[in-house]
Amino acid sequence: MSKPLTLIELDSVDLEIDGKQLLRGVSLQSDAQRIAVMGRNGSGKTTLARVMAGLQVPNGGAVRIAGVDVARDRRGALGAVGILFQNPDHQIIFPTVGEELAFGLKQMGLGKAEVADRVSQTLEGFGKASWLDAAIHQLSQGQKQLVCLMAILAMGPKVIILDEPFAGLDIPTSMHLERALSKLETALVHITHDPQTILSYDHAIWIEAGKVEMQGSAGEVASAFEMAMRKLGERDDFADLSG
Ligand SMILES: Nc1ncnc2c1ncn2[C@@H]1O[C@H](COP(=O)(O)OP(=O)(O)OP(=O)(O)O)[C@@H](O)[C@H]1O
Repeated sequence: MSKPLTLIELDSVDLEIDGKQLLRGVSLQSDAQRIAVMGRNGSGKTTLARVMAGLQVPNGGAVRIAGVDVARDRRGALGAVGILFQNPDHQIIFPTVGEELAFGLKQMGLGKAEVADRVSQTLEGFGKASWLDAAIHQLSQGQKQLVCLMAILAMGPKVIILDEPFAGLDIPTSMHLERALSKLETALVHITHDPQTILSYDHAIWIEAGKVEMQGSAGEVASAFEMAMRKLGERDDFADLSG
């Protein structure tokens, strides 16, 4: 019998850009449904997220999401992993909601009819069928973030990476988005500075200067991270800023 696929597999991932070592030997093997990635500013969280999504090819090591080598198999990666960034304006490229949702599906090589079906099913799933021809520039930031999430979900990924998507949203909008995400059966990898938001997660990883400082249960990692950050914060010194 063949071995079941591990959902997220990072094996000694190294990344160097312009002589700067951004990731060093990062490994993670997990089937967890909710994974947190914590770390201070400039520690390499977004870089790691981009590598996991296949947007950045590592110099060493391997990344497989649901068995797909995301750096080499770009079409396969679209159906395996999606990434939601902090600013939806950096993600959206089309003028209407329908076109934005259709784009990734076309990239996956789906035919016209299937693209149209998946777009309408996704919109209906969120009670937003009326948004099909809506102009994206007229939507609020929270609504744009929902468009980005729907565009990812339409592709049916096994893993969604959240790179601080709540940072620009007000409290009610964050709560709406959080509710939408909490209902998903898709595995989530959530990058956050806030240890309190991830206490119920299955696994956490703490990145420091591009390396794994600690990983394990969310409660243990969150409290060690918070304690270390408070210690650093109590120092009246900007000289030690990472990055
Ligand atoms: N394309 C790039 N070329 C060179 N350096 C980069 C590149 N992308 C990121 N860096 C550097 O890599 C380091 C890690 O950046 P990254 O954005 O991954 O950190 P982060 O943990 O997500 O930070 P923050 O919490 O502030 O968003 C920083 O020093 C950054 O300047």
